Amino acid sequence: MTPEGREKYPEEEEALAYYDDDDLDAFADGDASCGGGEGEVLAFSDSFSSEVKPRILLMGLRRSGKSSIQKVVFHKMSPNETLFLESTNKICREDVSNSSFVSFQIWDFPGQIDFFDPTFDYEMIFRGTGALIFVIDSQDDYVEALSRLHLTVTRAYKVNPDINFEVFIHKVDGLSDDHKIEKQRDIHKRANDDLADAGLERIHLSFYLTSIYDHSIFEAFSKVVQKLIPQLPTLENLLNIFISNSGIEKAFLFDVVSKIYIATDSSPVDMQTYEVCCDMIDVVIDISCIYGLTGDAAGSPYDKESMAIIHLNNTTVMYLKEVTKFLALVCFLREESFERKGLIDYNFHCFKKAIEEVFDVRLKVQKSRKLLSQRRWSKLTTPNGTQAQPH
Ligand SMILES: Nc1nc2c(ncn2[C@@H]2O[C@H](COP(=O)(O)OP(=O)(O)OP(=O)(O)O)[C@@H](O)[C@H]2O)c(=O)[nH]1
Repeated sequence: MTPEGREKYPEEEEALAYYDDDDLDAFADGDASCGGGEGEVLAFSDSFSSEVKPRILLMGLRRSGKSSIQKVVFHKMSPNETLFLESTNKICREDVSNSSFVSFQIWDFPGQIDFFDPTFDYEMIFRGTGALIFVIDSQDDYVEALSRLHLTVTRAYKVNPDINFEVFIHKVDGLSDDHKIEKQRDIHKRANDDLADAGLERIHLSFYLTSIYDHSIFEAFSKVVQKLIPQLPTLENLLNIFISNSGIEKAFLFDVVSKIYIATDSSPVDMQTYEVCCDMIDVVIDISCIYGLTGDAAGSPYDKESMAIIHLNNTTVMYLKEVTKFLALVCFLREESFERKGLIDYNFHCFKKAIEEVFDVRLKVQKSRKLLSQRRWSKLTTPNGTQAQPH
């Protein structure tokens, strides 16, 4: 596994098999790709529209923090290092394939997109988009950002009404709690008023207060990604059944590499609990790197044997166990419930089996979708191998 965990999966390789070489280069080993010249970059080949992975777009004004978010969440960059990031002047695409559940492309856009530029094929881009994250710098005057948000959302909605519109009110680390709430209320009101004035109240915007200097950015990304997992209700049900049978108070299913939680039970999530879970994953991976690796190059700090139990000093126990190659279950429970560890282990075994089945079904669905889109794509290809213009 690479440090970012973007190992190429067999199904991913298959999924890429029908792209032309240039497109393949863009995705090779999950490398981020920022295309060549401006015109070239903005005029994409429409072959991307046949991609089966959902696309997440990161948009917003210059210096709002888009690239920093991507680097901190998916590249483990430390927040302070983002001070040295250069401005993005081309669209950067990255394939994130940590697991079958966390599998999407992120497109980081330069600050100023000109929707009237004929080389910017925004229809093609929005058509294959699952989520559009619009980043607003809360430490700056946000009047311009709000009008940009309105323009972007209305354009995108016209092309694809199924996009999830997610607004990150970003860089809130510099604000007091009262100030944060006040900003969120004001931005929420103005953005929705603009939509109402345009007769577009049906467009739903979700708002998140985020910062790369704490876990809020991971939590917000978790929620964005969860909405793109069609099996989410099943995963949540399985977690509910598991915790109620085992006397567990809270459980998260984590993507270990990104520390995005892809599902949790139906009880509310509080930020502190989420942060402690992230810390526990870090501790497990760090200790495993120091003491757990066999010296064999193929060894991974996270494998089938990975598990940890931490007794906190408030009679709470934390329990982490490997579910799949990239997923971990992290739970909170009382000391007295932990005395029935045998029962918890047995229930965990059943839970893990069920997750594997959901995973298999997801793979099958992805494969058949891919076959379908391959067929659709080959229909668009003329007999001499050139591509017909998609309608
Ligand atoms: N205080 C604070 N600063 C942040 C945060 N996120 C990003 N920044 C800073 O904001 C500045 C701009 O970040 P970038 O990630 O380059 O912004 P961008 O939106 O990608 O900028 P363009 O590429 O020009 O569109 C950098 O100096 C970051 O360190 C945050 O959560 N809090």
